[in-house]
Amino acid sequence: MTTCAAPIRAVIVDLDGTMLHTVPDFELALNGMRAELGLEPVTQDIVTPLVGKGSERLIRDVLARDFDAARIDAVFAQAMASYQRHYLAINGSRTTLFPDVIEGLQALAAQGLRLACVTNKPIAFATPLLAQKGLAGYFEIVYGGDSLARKKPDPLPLLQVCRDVDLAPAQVVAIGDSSNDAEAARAAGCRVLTVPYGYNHGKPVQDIDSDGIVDSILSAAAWISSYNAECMQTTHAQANQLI
Ligand SMILES: O=C(O)COP(=O)(O)O
Ligand SMILES: [Mg+2]
Repeated sequence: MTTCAAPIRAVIVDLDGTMLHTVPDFELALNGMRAELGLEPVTQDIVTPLVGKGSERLIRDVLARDFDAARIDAVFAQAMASYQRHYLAINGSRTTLFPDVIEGLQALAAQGLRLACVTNKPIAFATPLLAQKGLAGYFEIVYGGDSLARKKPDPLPLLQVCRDVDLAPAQVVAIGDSSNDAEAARAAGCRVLTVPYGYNHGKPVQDIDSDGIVDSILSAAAWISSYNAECMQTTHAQANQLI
């Protein structure tokens, strides 16, 4: 357990690869776009490591399998419009919840923690998806990849949440599946926990600079509970030394 800096009071939860297994939706929407461009479909194995850095990057990466940079620039606007149309049409239809997500969010809320969702997914995709999967009610704040001037791994969205809830970054923990989430959290000065079942750009989660790997959001809730209990003990011990 990481030494306590300050009790955790708020949690920022990532969406794709952390709460929801969205790769099947990405596959469907990207292949709809590729078909319109006359390209062969790609498989989920190809799509999975490309998820997590927002739509622009995803489209460029998936087109880079067939097109050079100049060709990608030439078709980009058409590709993006096509992808968005396909994604909005199928959003959530093949997406599933990872185990213990609802139980984990309930456990976090039961600890009195304030909850925000920060995703690189465009907000027009994220909002209906959270509602459709029964997750929207848990979050008082939701930021998508296009909600603010910069997205993860930039710390800006996490720092904005800290300001929104009026807490210091050390009182906030981010839970995510990728180095993108951890880099943003470290740069913001937040704690960070990593779930091992997500996407992480095809790299091992053990390589992520994180305060801990937790099996699920429910395990993250247990981690925060012990962290805060240890924090209370340290504060009491320090207070007793002063007496
Ligand atoms: O890149 C995306 O579309 C989503 O990524 P995230 O929810 O893991 O931030
Ligand atoms: Mg993610």
